[in-house]
Amino acid sequence: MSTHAQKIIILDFGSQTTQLIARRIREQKVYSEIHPYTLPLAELRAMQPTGIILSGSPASVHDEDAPFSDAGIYELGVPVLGICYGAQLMTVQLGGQVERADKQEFGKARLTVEYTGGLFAGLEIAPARFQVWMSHSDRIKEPAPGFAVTATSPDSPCAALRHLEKPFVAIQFHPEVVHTLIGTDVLRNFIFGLCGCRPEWTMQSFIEDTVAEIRARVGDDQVICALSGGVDSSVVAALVHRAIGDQLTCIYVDTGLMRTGESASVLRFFREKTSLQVIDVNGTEFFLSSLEGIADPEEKRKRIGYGFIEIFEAEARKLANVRYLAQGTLYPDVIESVSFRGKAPIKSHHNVGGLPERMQLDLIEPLRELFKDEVRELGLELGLPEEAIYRQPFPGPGLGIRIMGPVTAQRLDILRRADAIVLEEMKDSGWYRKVWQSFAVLLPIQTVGVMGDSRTYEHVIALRAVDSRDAMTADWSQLPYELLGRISNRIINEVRGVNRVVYDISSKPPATIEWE
Ligand SMILES: Nc1ncnc2c1ncn2[C@@H]1O[C@H](COP(=O)(O)OP(=O)(O)OP(=O)(O)O)[C@@H](O)[C@H]1O
Ligand SMILES: O=c1[nH]c(=O)c2[nH+]cn([C@@H]3O[C@H](COP(=O)(O)O)[C@@H](O)[C@H]3O)c2[nH]1
Ligand SMILES: NC(=O)CC[C@H](N)C(=O)O
Ligand SMILES: [Mg+2]
Repeated sequence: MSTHAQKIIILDFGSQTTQLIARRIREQKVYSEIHPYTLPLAELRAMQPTGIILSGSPASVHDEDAPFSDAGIYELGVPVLGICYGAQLMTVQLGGQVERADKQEFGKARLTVEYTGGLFAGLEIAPARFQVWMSHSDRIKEPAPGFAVTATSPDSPCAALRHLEKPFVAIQFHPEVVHTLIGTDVLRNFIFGLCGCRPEWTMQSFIEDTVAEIRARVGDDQVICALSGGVDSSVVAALVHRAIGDQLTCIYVDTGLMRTGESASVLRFFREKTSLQVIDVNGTEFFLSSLEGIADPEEKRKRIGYGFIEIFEAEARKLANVRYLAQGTLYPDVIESVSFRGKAPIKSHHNVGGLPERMQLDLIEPLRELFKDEVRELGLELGLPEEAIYRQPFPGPGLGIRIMGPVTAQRLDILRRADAIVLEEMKDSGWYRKVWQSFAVLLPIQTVGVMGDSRTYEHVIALRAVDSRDAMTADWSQLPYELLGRISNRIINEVRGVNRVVYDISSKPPATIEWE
């Protein structure tokens, strides 16, 4: 379906760093997409990949249910790079042997390169030693027929391999992580050297390709776009509008879980500053009644996700010929929501894992492969104003997943007031744009305090502020004490029902950014 002229397809076997491979490649201006290793061969062929990468995996090729991709990929006439598990898989599929290593390698290792062409072209001086990053307990014992060893490490005699006639290469180390100092060179040698890609993928070409793709797919049908006022959906709306103009209608839902003044300001912005057609739906009662008494985070997420779709489908029926729903789904939304081979998903993002199984509308999700910083770049390229681009992310389930325990109108009111203070102080102090997100969370407990010489027994607000590049990992922000003090002071004084404020100093992992 994709029309990107040249592309590297990454087959994902469940490695934690798969997404980094894609972004390292896109940083080299070559388009790259990740697909599950189960992608049928016919679909892979139809995508006309310029190169294929097999990712790492927590699995071993010797596991009873080891994830194996179709061995037909080696018949496509396309270069293939195996990374870690991918290298072991390629070895086994093509007739070599993999064994459990005596010594595992985790972390830094010295790589001795014995061949200066292929993946190691341009690295000069052979044999040369380089720092790479390893994470494995199996190793390649016997290369598959036709392969030669191109590098070794103290514990991996076959740390890199190349096929002598075909464009197949395999490496035991991870070129996608920053600790592999030659990682970028190795990936560049694969995509430019072996695959013959040209560095032509830019945000401008992404826009052109995506616009053409949407136009071809939609034809004369109508599209609705779920528009929240956030960065992702604003960019999607702008892209789809560029493709099909008036065939697009945007729908903003006030879930009743929005922040103070949010709905009014979002609607004002789109109606006054853009030529998008925006319908607004008040779903407050609908969502609050469906959440009544619900405390389980996944249950809340699912109910909100289904609620959104119910509303979109009802609105679609009121308009004629609507076949598609466009959404601002990004890669991190997808990765957390899907389960890898039976493991429970981390959490169901309302727009992915929280979708009902049977949907009447087909999805248009042009940002599904991208990360937030890439989307921001895209938004600037599309001419969206900075105030829309540099907004902090706000999750679709909104304050619903920042109130621990059941959501009630009274708790929403407390959280809204606290959140407004956080936002105001972050903006006034110039910290709003320095952090990834900053917000208040309402805890389901009460604590004892003393106000005006009287005992109080009231709610606790937790502050959360994190630094992140793509929401996949995050660290708590080192906000100045003075700012924290001011926020705490104002919340306790101004928000009735709160007598204590705490600051969350957990990173992701092991915590997540949102509390539910
Ligand atoms: N209140 C809403 N009304 C309509 N659509 C919504 C609403 N909230 C979320 N969505 C849809 O769900 C998608 C995912 O939400 P998400 O919060 O990840 O993205 P966003 O709101 O567009 O951007 P940001 O991450 O900056 O908040 C949105 O892109 C949008 O399509
Ligand atoms: O639109 C959304 N729908 C959701 O269901 C959802 N859950 C989390 N988030 C946002 O995703 C990023 C990562 O959040 P977590 O570390 O909590 O998983 C953070 O930026 C969160 O705000 C969501 N966004
Ligand atoms: N990081 C990986 O891909 C590891 C592959 C395999 N699980 C091993 O331990 O060798
Ligand atoms: Mg949002």
